[in-house]
Amino acid sequence: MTEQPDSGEAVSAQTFLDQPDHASGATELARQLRRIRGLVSGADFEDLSAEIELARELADRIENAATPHPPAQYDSWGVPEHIASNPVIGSRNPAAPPLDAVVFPDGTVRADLTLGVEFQGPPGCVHGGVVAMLFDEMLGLANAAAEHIGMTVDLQVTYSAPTPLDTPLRFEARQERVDGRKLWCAGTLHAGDTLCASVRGMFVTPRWMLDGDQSKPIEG
Ligand SMILES: CCCCCCCCCC(=O)SCCNC(=O)CCNC(=O)[C@H](O)C(C)(C)COP(=O)(O)OP(=O)(O)OC[C@H]1O[C@@H](n2cnc3c(N)ncnc32)[C@H](O)[C@@H]1OP(=O)(O)O
Repeated sequence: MTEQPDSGEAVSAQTFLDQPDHASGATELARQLRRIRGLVSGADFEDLSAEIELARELADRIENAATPHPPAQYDSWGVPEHIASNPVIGSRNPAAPPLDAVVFPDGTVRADLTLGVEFQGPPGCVHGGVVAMLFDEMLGLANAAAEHIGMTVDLQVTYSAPTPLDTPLRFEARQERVDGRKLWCAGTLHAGDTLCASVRGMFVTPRWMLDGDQSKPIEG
């Protein structure tokens, strides 16, 4: 449970997606790979030849142990194996920050996170494309919270101030309007009191989803 400090009153929030650690250890493996990701992209080293050998052996071992799950086999939104691979929220995707969202009773979805050097665009700042990607996911989660999901057809990001690395960030999003299959959402990104970026997005529930697929589980 999380408190919503900006509201002036304590409002409890629920964790949006429950992603328990995978029994295989894949979630913990992703955590360790994220540590490596940040270190390799943001540090200098004298000689990594021994570590390269170790990494190559690790990659070979994982490849041998893996039963691949080709993209064509994913056909449901929001089921655990679908969420796990997501590049923004996927607990088993080492490329994901990962963004961990909560939802408030009014439908606002919020995520607090800090992005490291592996997300750098301008020196010391978060890459604008990363901001857009996180916004897209936040708006998608706001749609899921409103139990009316769709695919992005338009995403307009306004960058108002540089988004700093290694600084607590707050993303907020909510669904604002629905007209049939068309959904509109908005969101903001703050670093402390500074508005770094805002977003407006339009989503469309695909025709094929109305044929029953939307009933497939979206956790939250
Ligand atoms: C818990 C897990 C949460 C996961 C969250 C995931 C968030 C991530 C979201 C994404 O990244 S989605 C990936 C990026 N988006 C896409 O790949 C979408 C590509 N577009 C499509 O596949 C189709 O356009 C789409 C399936 C969305 C809609 O096709 P349809 O054939 O079902 O709808 P149609 O083309 O008839 O359009 C429906 C209405 O939307 C309108 N529309 C469509 N695209 C528009 C657009 N770009 N701008 C404005 N209006 C648009 C269209 O004019 C029409 O309006 P009317 O009903 O009034 O005639």
